[in-house]
Amino acid sequence: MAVTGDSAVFCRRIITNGSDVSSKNWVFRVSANPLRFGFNAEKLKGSKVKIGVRAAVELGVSKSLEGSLGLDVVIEGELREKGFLGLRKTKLVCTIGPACCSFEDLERLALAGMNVARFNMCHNTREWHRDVIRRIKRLNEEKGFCVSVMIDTEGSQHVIDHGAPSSVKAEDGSIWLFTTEKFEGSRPFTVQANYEGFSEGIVVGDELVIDGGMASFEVIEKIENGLRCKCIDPGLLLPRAKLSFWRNGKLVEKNQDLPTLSTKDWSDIEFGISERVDFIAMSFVNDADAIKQLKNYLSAKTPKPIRVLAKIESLESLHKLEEIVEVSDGIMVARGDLGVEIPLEQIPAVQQKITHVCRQLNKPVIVASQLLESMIEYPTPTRAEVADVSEAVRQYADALMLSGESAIGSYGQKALSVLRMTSSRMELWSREENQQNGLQQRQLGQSLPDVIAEQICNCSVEMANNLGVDAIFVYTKHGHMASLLSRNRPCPPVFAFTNDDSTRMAMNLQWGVMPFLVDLSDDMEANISKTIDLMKTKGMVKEGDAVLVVSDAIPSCGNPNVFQSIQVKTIV
Ligand SMILES: Nc1ncnc2c1ncn2[C@@H]1O[C@H](COP(=O)(O)OP(=O)(O)O)[C@@H](O)[C@H]1O
Ligand SMILES: C=C(OP(=O)(O)O)C(=O)O
Ligand SMILES: [K+]
Ligand SMILES: [Mg+2]
Repeated sequence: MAVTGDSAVFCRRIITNGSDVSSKNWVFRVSANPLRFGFNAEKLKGSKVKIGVRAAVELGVSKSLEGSLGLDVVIEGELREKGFLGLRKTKLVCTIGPACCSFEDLERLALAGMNVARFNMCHNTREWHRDVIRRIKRLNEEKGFCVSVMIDTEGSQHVIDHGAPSSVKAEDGSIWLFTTEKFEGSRPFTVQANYEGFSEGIVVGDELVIDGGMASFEVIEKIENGLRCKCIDPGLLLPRAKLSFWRNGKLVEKNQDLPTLSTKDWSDIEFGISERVDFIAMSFVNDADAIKQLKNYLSAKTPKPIRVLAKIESLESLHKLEEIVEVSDGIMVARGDLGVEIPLEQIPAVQQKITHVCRQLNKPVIVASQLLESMIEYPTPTRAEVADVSEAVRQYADALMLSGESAIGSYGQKALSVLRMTSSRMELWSREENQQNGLQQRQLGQSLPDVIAEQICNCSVEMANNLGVDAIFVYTKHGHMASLLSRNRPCPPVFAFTNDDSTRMAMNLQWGVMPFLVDLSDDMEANISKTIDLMKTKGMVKEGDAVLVVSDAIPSCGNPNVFQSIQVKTIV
């Protein structure tokens, strides 16, 4: 039974994994055309059936819907081993690079708790990214992990390069030429800027700062194609360094003329769509329009929702923080480039502000860059790094990210363990200190149903904390109810049941939410008893466990009533 597509996937497993498919007509959705097949399971048992890529993904969902909970194997294992309160709430993102890209490396990261794999499109070839993304998908499919895939756009950046393969030292008082002239190789005391007009608007006396403080220069003369500068703060110039200009202690903003999405970014986005990634993180977002543009494009282009994250890494984006957060599906505090545009000592306060705004506006937030930088080279972190990670967890960031530590470092897996242990420890401490309820929630909803959903979630968390239940169960189509619960940072974990695979993958970035992929019907009571039975059979809940169940379902049978409820159930 060959369907379209060139990738071979075998559906033998769905037939032999114990599910009864004999009486079903399976619908394989290929692009917009549903193809309906009826087949006899007995006849097919053990035979290899070739189907297309898209059909395979749909089939992956169908497979999970039959008698399975579609919960990540690592979370399942932790639940059995450590119980409900032992589940880590803070999510972990790893940048994938040459040091961790084999199937075995990726499996080790998944086992060590990676929730999201990030692909930085600045580096390496598209073929490399394609192969490694497919490895992650295969890992999920074959080994029962649930690792989401994020691509991170290159964006348009102002960079300079001295042309030498490694770093070059700039001595105090030395005179350097920064030029847009193109030449091969390197010339002494000469640095190439990658864009015309880099010196436009710059005046003699301005300060040119490399990589947020690696070295600084004073502009002493404007010349054709560039600037002559004197080093006033000696240091290192790395290949492809970033630069910023300062006047009277203030940044001279020069990013506005660059497009947020370059031609290369658009083709990377096409690539992301075709590889069915879960998240696209957009670099150097300056306002809400860029995010809206991409979201509109994606919703017209692909039926599978892809979540769009805005990276906050420019001064401009800080001025427009709220409008950006409102239209995005999540935020990354990209401290690397942010540190080029604002003084480093301001970063901790800015991080705190961004995480706060994201929580208020109910958007997941990732704290990124240099969390465990020293572990690129050393097998143990500095105490200061552990303190930085702990602070992000204390602020209730949804997720923490590794960059070079996993992409090129020798101790990526160990770095991930440090994130895992540190976040678990800090979460426990926060719980013991009873700091959970610190935040006064701003009302988000405009319509009555939205306000009701929000109130139900706020009250549910308060009840769950007060009653000391073991877990909160929520049934959610797009993940909205789950996010409203997560926003309240409850003590018990939120088990979020959805029948939408893209929702499940998106919930991987949400604090304290454990995503499940299950078959859901319009009968909410049946959904609840079915999932509880299934979890009991699998030993994930047991007699005496107490769960608080939140449901919000709009019956599709023409009944306009919204059925919402909070129930507390003791497993019998
Ligand atoms: N896909 C990749 N292929 C090769 N090297 C990579 C890849 N992704 C990341 N790296 C390396 O890891 C380093 C840290 O990653 P990241 O912080 O994402 O990038 P950047 O340093 O460009 O901001 C990069 O500087 C680069 O050397
Ligand atoms: C995460 C960041 O972006 P990138 O690694 O793509 O520069 C950052 O600047 O901190
Ligand atoms: K990037
Ligand atoms: Mg950046």
